[in-house]
Amino acid sequence: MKIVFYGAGNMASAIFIGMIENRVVEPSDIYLTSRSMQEKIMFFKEKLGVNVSYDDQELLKDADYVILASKPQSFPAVAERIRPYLEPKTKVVSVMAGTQIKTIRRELKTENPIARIMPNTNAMVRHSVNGISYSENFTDRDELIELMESFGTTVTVGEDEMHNITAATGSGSAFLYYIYEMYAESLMELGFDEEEAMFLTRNLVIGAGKMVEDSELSFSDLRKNITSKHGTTEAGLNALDGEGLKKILITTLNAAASRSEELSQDEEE
Ligand SMILES: NC(=O)C1=CN([C@@H]2O[C@H](COP(=O)(O)OP(=O)(O)OC[C@H]3O[C@@H](n4cnc5c(N)ncnc54)[C@H](OP(=O)(O)O)[C@@H]3O)[C@@H](O)[C@H]2O)C=CC1
Ligand SMILES: O=C(O)[C@@H]1CCC=N1
Repeated sequence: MKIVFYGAGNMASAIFIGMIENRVVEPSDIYLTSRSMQEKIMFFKEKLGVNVSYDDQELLKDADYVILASKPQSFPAVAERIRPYLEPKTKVVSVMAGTQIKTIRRELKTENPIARIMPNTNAMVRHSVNGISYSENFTDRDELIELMESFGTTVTVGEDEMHNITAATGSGSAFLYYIYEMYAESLMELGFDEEEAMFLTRNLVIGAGKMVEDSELSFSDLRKNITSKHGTTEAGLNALDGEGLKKILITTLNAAASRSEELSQDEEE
């Protein structure tokens, strides 16, 4: 198997590290290139034993998959590198938020099968939720799903649903991290020093995550188990509701999904 990543940043590295650690590919199956950060990808070569090259012809020769893992704004430059050497057998897989299959097809001037995936950086710990949608001619889907399930779970969606998946799970863990960050800062307002606030929040989050993983209970039941009638939790939850937490989250998710739609506006439409 030959899998070539154009882009070796946060998302790409979470994917290839996830794949390698879960032994669905050998390090020698992975080929990396970037724009200019040679030091960074040489680190992966030394640490993981993957291949690194800036020679597009060599990279794309006999490739099974090419993974488009740059920012959407860098895609025209990436497409220029790939276009001359893309072979008919190579399946194209994009992780770019917003960029449509038809845009990828046009920029690469190719009829090759194309899939879009929307993973998240939890791929590194095998817990990515991967949205996936395919071009009609992407018929050999099982192999790609197997590769992706090495670093998470996969949900097949229509391409128009990608905006919501991008908001919900692509960006989703950043929203949760931000809440943890604000929680720690609020503990400091309460009087804990920074070290204590980080320690308490970190362990709270790890413990809550393990409860979610191990318990059969719903979020709501887990919460109710902590909430005594007229107790401290109830007082806190009432305050949280009063501030409109759900409304804040809906606004957050809508903003992310709308940005994905904006990114998908094809210049040629
Ligand atoms: N981060 C996340 O949680 C998620 C990101 N995504 C998507 O993944 C994509 C990448 O995001 P992220 O990893 O965070 O971004 P990063 O900035 O961390 O990585 C971008 C990578 O693209 C490379 N690149 C840029 N231009 C070129 C080029 N012309 N040829 C080859 N490589 C190039 C960069 O190289 P260099 O370092 O040399 O500039 C870098 O390795 C985005 O499209 C994003 O929408 C999707 C889901 C989640
Ligand atoms: O912020 C972004 O645009 C990308 C897509 C989902 C997560 N990160």
